[in-house]
Amino acid sequence: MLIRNRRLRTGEAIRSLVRETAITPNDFLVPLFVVEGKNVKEEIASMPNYYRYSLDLLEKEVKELWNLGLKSVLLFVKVPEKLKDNAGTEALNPDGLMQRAVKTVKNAVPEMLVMTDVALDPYSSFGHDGIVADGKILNDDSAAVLAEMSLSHAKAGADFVAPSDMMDGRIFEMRSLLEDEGFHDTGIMSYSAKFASAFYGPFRDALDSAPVDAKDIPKDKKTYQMDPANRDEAIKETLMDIQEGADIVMVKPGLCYLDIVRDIKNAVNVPVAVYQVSGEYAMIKAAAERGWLEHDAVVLEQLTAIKRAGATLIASYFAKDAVKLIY
Ligand SMILES: NCC(=O)CCC(=O)O
Ligand SMILES: [Mg+2]
Repeated sequence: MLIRNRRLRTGEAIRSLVRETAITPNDFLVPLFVVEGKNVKEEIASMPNYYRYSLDLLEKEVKELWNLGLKSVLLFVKVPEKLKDNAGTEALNPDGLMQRAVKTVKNAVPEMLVMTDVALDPYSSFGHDGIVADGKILNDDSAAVLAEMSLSHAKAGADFVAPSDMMDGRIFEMRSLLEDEGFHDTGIMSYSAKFASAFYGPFRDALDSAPVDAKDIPKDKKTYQMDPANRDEAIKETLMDIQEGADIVMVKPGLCYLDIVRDIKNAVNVPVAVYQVSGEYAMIKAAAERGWLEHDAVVLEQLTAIKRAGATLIASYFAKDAVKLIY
């Protein structure tokens, strides 16, 4: 035998020397959940060790992230029930929770990159990402509100807006409005290939944003999010968003869609984000709690696999755990 592959695996020094993929703090975008109130740090029931923060504690949290080398956050807000409607009215409030959260982060750590979630579901009395009428989600009317929402976030100081809604043409609407209003440097990270996944359950608990069960309200998001069975369509969606002005594209969820991540990585020349979603987080936490999986090893293995598949950056609830494990 002349070729012995195991020579490159004989010890940690040689293994690390020839390792093809490394995860670093630069890879992460940290999702943060924000609530109204003071001194609130609420654990999310289906996401052990993950919290919703009021603005005062958000400030503390982002300082801690920065000190760990985590330089980018993605903000989500839990909107009080009484402010929800079918038009996204509160989403455009210049003094709304998201707009204040952006300012809070920028005040606490000015260099922190702030991305904001753009979709109506946290603001929707029906739990949908767009406006509902006659049992349907209105595409163009929703895209118009989402563009206004992006502008509002940009005015509050967001560096990037991150539309997670999957309406057609919304990147064009957003980019056009941002350009018209002079926000040339506000970036767009598009959730370009977002699948109608069953792995979002814990997130909907976190924000209380699941579709409501009522007459004439679509019970799921399958008319706008993608069919998990489709690969070619993911490429089409992604290429269209790039043409419409997306700076960063995204595949979501992560683990079940790594084949799509690799295809997209090979097809595009913009950064590819991957969202390791709440259900992926919850599965690891639950199995580790029972002693069925080794938490830290599984976390690092999954994150490494996501990066190996082609992710330029990873939105992950494990970001803090991961950077502590790497160093
Ligand atoms: N726009 C964000 C989601 O839809 C869900 C994310 C998650 O499940 O972590
Ligand atoms: Mg699309």
